[in-house]
Amino acid sequence: MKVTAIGTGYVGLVTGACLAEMGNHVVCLDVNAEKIRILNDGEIPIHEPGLLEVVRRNVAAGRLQFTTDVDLAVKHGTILFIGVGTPPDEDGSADLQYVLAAARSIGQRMTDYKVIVDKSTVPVGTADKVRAAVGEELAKRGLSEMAYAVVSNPEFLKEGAAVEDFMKPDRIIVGSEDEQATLLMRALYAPFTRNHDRLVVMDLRSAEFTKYAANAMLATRISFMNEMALLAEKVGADIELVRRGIGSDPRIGYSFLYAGAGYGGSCFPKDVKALIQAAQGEGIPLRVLTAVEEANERQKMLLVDKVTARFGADLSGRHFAVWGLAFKPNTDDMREAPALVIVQALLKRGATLTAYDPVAMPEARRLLAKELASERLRFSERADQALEGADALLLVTEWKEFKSPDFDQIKSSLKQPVVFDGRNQYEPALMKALGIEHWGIGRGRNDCL
Ligand SMILES: NC(=O)C1=CN([C@@H]2O[C@H](COP(=O)(O)OP(=O)(O)OC[C@H]3O[C@@H](n4cnc5c(N)ncnc54)[C@H](O)[C@@H]3O)[C@@H](O)[C@H]2O)C=CC1
Ligand SMILES: O=C(O)[C@H]1O[C@H](OP(=O)(O)OP(=O)(O)OC[C@H]2O[C@@H](n3ccc(=O)[nH]c3=O)[C@H](O)[C@@H]2O)[C@H](O)[C@@H](O)[C@@H]1O
Repeated sequence: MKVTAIGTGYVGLVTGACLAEMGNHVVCLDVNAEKIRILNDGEIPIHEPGLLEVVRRNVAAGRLQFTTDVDLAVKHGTILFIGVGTPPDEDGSADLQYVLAAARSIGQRMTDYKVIVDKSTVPVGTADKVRAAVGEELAKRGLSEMAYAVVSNPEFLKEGAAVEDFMKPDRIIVGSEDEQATLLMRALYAPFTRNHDRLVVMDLRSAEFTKYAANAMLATRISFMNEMALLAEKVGADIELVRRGIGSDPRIGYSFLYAGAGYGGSCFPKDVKALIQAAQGEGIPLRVLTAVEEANERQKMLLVDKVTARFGADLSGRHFAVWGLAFKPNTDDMREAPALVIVQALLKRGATLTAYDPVAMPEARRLLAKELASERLRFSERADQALEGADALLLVTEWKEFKSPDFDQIKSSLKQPVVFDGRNQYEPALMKALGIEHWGIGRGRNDCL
């Protein structure tokens, strides 16, 4: 099939590349000429495991191309995916300007039947707005009778596992009220659902809602566990054991129950806010979700609170090593990363820092330029070098290379062996046996503030 992906971010690029992998002919369009230049140079603008290989293979096979040429892109696809950003507006609601601009650019150019697919995360009712925007542009061209369908097909991939998630989806949601479009979407996704029947077709509004409800539920699990971890510290329970204890109940399950330094990323914070805001507009205050957000804001400061509980409120003269900056492992994405809050809060309290992240440092350099210029924050090219002369180590992102570090080296490099383990990577009993003072999240009374 002929497919166009509008937007070459995490979602658009992965969608385009993975659809090409199944034999479709795909054109990826972006307004950002620099991204298209990088892609046409045979590289990818983001860090995403396995993506570069898929992109190169399909470009070489002539099934995948990248362009800034809107005419070419709109003409090419029968199915056009809109995968542009939907960042939060000032009040937290989703800003639809990029989605609607993409819709208009389609309406300004299309000359035959198109299936226009909202893949971006968009509030309920957006499909109607997209349909209206396309219709208005067609009307301006005297083409009001031209047929087209608008479909909602929210994306559930996780950064760091995007290719795998796209290729082996748990489910595919298709919101469609147009028979021909539904047929085309089923055919497009057939290679991805061959071994199961998890393509769920529903009305447009339910599909749009499903995406927000899914992210809201996942964020709720995390904040719930983070609050349980706070309590576990007070009552002397270990949240890791509790996690295993409750996860074995199939009604609860093991996923997304890890207490930590708070959730970040481009989606949970933004989508939770947008859902609260949308509900507010309908006169339905979402009390649970409001608390989820508050709990997360508090959680991002927890490691800092533990550091000040240990070293005092004034951290002048103290130096710390920070391992991990990305909002989660296997990505260079720093959007809403808890590390940003932690780094800034420690610097504000007078500390100096040396930070290390396996892939996110270029992005962190951009976002923390002011802090770097102050020379109180430095980056280290290696994890072990970051430890030299620090008063303690803070683990913020659980990259694999931090899972089994050389604890002897940690002990000898730090001024005193103190580890603030923001992702519960190390067993308290082992740390004790090694003579390392370990501050985890909810691992019993030792973690109390
Ligand atoms: N990042 C993720 O893991 C996931 C994101 N989503 C949703 O997907 C959407 C996109 O997210 P990301 O890929 O992370 O965004 P992103 O910010 O990485 O990429 C968006 C791209 O769209 C381009 N763009 C903007 N307007 C355009 C236009 N009119 N024509 C062509 N290109 C245009 C931008 O230049 C940018 O390259 C958002 O709504 C997000 O909530 C959904 C699931 C997962
Ligand atoms: O809508 C989106 O953009 C995506 O948002 C999340 O994916 P992502 O943000 O890439 O990453 P997650 O793995 O969900 O992690 C989000 C945050 O939650 C934190 N987290 C996750 C799991 C957990 O048990 N505990 C926890 O603190 C992570 O450290 C990270 O900061 C969802 O998992 C995807 O299904 C969804 O498509």
